[in-house]
Amino acid sequence: MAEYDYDLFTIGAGSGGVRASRVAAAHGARVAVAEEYRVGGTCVIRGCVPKKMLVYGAHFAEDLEDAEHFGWSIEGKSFDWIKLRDAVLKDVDRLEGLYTQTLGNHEVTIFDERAEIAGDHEITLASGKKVTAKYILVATGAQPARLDFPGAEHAITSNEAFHLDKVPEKIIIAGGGYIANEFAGIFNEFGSQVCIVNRSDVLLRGYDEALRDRLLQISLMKGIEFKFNTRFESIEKTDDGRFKVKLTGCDEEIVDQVMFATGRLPNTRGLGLDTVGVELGEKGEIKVDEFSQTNVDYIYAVGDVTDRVQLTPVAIREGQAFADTVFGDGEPRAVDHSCIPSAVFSHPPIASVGMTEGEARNQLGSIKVYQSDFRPMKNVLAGRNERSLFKVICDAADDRIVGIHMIAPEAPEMMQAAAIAVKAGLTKADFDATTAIHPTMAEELVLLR
Ligand SMILES: Cc1cc2nc3c(=O)[nH]c(=O)nc-3n(C[C@H](O)[C@H](O)[C@H](O)COP(=O)(O)OP(=O)(O)OC[C@H]3O[C@@H](n4cnc5c(N)ncnc54)[C@H](O)[C@@H]3O)c2cc1C
Ligand SMILES: NC(=O)c1ccc[n+]([C@@H]2O[C@H](COP(=O)([O-])OP(=O)(O)OC[C@H]3O[C@@H](n4cnc5c(N)ncnc54)[C@H](O)[C@@H]3O)[C@@H](O)[C@H]2O)c1
Repeated sequence: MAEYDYDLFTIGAGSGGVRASRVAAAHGARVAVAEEYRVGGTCVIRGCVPKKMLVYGAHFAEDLEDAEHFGWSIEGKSFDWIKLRDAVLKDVDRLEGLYTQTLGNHEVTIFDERAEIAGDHEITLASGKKVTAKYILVATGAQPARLDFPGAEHAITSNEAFHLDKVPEKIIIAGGGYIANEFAGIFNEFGSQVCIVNRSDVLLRGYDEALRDRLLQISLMKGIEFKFNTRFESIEKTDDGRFKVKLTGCDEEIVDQVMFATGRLPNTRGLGLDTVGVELGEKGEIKVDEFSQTNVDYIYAVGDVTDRVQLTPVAIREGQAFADTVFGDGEPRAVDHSCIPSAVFSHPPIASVGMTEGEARNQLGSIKVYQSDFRPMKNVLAGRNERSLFKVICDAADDRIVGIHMIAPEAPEMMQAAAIAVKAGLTKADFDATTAIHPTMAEELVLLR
């Protein structure tokens, strides 16, 4: 008889948990995973994937306008939100099925219910069933942070945004980060009057200032409104089902929706972590070492619940490294969290890797900044006054490229390839030695002088 029911019990079947579970099983471990909502987790069910589909759907608003400048007449164009919403939700169902199938193919046992740690090596499921495991992986992700003020319960979060019955005529989005800027773009393209309300005057903290400023200018041009340095006082429901919003120092607004996009908090509450003494940080995140191991030697944690970098590819890498370390060839594997490329799927999108100009100046002292500020060819013919901006930051000491930042149509697609060069430590001379592909936007990267 085995000492434990399972070699590994994973709590949470999201990006990190699914990867860890199936890789551990492929290494020969007996694995079970519990999921309280839907297999696939945030990214697949109510994050990256359905969000990107809405971004595609939204962008047609501009494409259809631009098409007329390229000779196309499109009579009677109209947009059907319910049709798009349901198509997206249907594809999410399909993906959930694929993730479930992958786990099944690897003989991972799935419990479709909440799990909590009950004691040493012991897990209790919502049904009351108790199981034991040699190792426990906490991969419970994070949830939207909600602000606290009178009437805050009327606000939705990104979780609900995918299920709306209609596009709001007027929406206030709280926050100035990823989700606020992405959903402002989506709703604006669908015809909503969008207002971003931020407690400071900084959007997308951590991104290069010139790009953030460019996105703000373009967003304003597209009709997105911004209210900076203000806070919510209250939200009241009106008789006609709309919302009266009071903000400090601003006139009252009547809107159809208020959406919080004010960060995501690690899902550690009520997990029983205190019963076994797992150490948490200030935001409730699980503290782990470079191998994702907690202070309790048989408990590991990966992904958003550790609040290292809240991105899907990072959660996946952490899950993979954990499974290889604990169930693989005995070689410990740590995830390199440096130089992670990222993108904001705003309209237009931003993509970035490495140091911003400010960070490079502070850390390296002497740097060279190359910049290309151009109007993409397609925008010129379309009469769209939207300029793109590329920045390449070099260490003046050795010519190494330490950062690339872009705001441009398809910037995330271009960045994935450019990030390889930055990660590999290539120099400006290496870029210069590469022949351009003409005519493209990406050629700007090798033509900077
Ligand atoms: C709107 C939105 C857009 C995003 N867009 C992007 C993007 O474009 N690119 C990108 O890289 N990242 C994006 N992200 C972030 C990305 O979704 C997360 O970083 C990623 O999903 C984290 O994976 P995870 O495995 O840590 O957690 P999750 O994927 O959140 O999985 C955790 C799972 O655990 C389950 N769970 C929690 N507690 C329990 C319990 N006690 N018992 C059983 N199950 C439990 C949850 O139901 C959930 O399914 C986005 C996030 C949001 C919200
Ligand atoms: N394209 C992508 O990769 C992508 C897209 C969406 C989300 N994500 C991930 O999900 C995470 C969560 O997204 P997000 O946009 O909610 O977070 P965020 O950290 O990007 O932005 C949060 C915003 O809310 C504001 N805020 C925080 N606390 C507040 C408070 N108490 N009162 C008022 N404002 C407050 C912040 O100033 C900030 O502007 C991101 O950090 C990111 O890691 C990634």
